[in-house]
Amino acid sequence: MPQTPDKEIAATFKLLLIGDSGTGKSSLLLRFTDDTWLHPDEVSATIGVDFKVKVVDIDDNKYKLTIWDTAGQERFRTLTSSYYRGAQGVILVYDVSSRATFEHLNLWFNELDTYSSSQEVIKMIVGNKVDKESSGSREVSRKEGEAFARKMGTLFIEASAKTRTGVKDAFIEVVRKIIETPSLWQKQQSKTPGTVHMNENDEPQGGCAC
Ligand SMILES: Nc1nc2c(ncn2[C@@H]2O[C@H](COP(=O)(O)OP(=O)(O)OP(=O)(O)O)[C@@H](O)[C@H]2O)c(=O)[nH]1
Repeated sequence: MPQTPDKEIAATFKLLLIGDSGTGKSSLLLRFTDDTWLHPDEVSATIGVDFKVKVVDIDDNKYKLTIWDTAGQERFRTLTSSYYRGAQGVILVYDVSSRATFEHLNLWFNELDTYSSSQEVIKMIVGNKVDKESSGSREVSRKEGEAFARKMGTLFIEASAKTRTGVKDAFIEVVRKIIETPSLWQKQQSKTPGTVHMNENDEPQGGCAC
């Protein structure tokens, strides 16, 4: 696919995926960027951090997203503060079929409070693997997820990387909220009108920054 020239990009945003290991962060990212679903045998734990770049169209403007996918496993987490630096949006993922991953969201919020550079950063809680409801594996109800998100003052959606449910909506809703909060990103405007460059990590394609 031809690359979008930077002059057509209205702004560039950094998004971050955090949450327990195995909740489906990498799977959500792959579904959103490539509309791909890997067989569970092909999936491996993230080591350090991966990222992908995607350009999205919202209200006739193009926005470039660099989406960082962090390791859920403590032993694979390094340079944590650098993941958070400059992020305008953070997606906190739990697995609706695992109550423990929902309860651990408090720990992820603590980490976010510790490392995030902005109080205004847009937060979205995603209850992933909602497809598992049909096999009776749900452990966290939608109501509980919604109530927790309300308490924390964040956006909320249930999703399934496997079936696509809610995946695009989750990312696009975060980006819309960032767009509605210009103080989060307008100071990063470059000298060239119509473009925004990130302060750091202005990576062209995606890859591993472990
Ligand atoms: N049924 C179902 N399984 C999923 C879904 N999303 C991910 N999985 C499975 O859950 C497992 C973990 O998925 P990952 O995407 O590697 O999870 P992760 O959060 O990135 O894990 P870490 O990299 O260790 O932090 C894999 O076996 C996936 O196939 C989903 O929506 N539905």
